[in-house]
Amino acid sequence: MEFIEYPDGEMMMIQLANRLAGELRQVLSTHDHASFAVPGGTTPGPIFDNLCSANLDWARVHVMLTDERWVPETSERSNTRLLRQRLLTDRAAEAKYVPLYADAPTPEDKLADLQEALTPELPLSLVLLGMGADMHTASIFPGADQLDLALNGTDRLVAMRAPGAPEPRITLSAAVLKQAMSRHIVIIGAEKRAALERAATLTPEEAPVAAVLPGSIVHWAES
Ligand SMILES: O=C(O)[C@H](O)[C@@H](O)[C@H](O)[C@H](O)COP(=O)(O)O
Repeated sequence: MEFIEYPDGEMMMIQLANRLAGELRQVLSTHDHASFAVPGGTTPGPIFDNLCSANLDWARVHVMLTDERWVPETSERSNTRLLRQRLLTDRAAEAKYVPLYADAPTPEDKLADLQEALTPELPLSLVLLGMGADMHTASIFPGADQLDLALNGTDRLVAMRAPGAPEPRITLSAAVLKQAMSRHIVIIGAEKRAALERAATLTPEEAPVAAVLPGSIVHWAES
């Protein structure tokens, strides 16, 4: 794992967006398309604000989430909503979006269809992940009902329910995240830095982010 510390969050968001754009350009120079997975939650918005205007061939970029909350796009909690507002806009409006949500009561109803649509995108070219203070990443939460499947199974997508998550989730599995050609993790604040350092000493069952730390580049700023 590589750890990069930035003087402040704003600089981190700009530099990380530039780095992601550079990696996408590089993938596009040798492949017909790039598959790019990004997190939802509160941290990545400013990265998306910087990245959406990057000058690259967005029509050949396939964007997806690392995980989605099982709520319709009209909900404030929808990660798709965040992406449409802040990433899939400006030049990046040209990108192809590969959803992890479909209108149905539970993720299990649509799991097979969503998994089929995801398959041609694998292995992912580039993944950006967030992390919670409880050491979850994507929606692979400690104590989740399908933790073992998400960490150790071969399924590409897993439906999850977890004590720390108010609604059902759907998440890329650790197998998919670990296969990605390039992987970045972005975190802000002293609490998350301490959690990450602790995760490095724990098992993935205790600290799911530990499953994807080897080979990842972690980007951190205090605030
Ligand atoms: O849907 C989500 O919540 C995310 O994809 C999730 O994995 C997120 O990256 C972490 O929970 C960190 O969230 P914050 O950035 O809001 O702290």
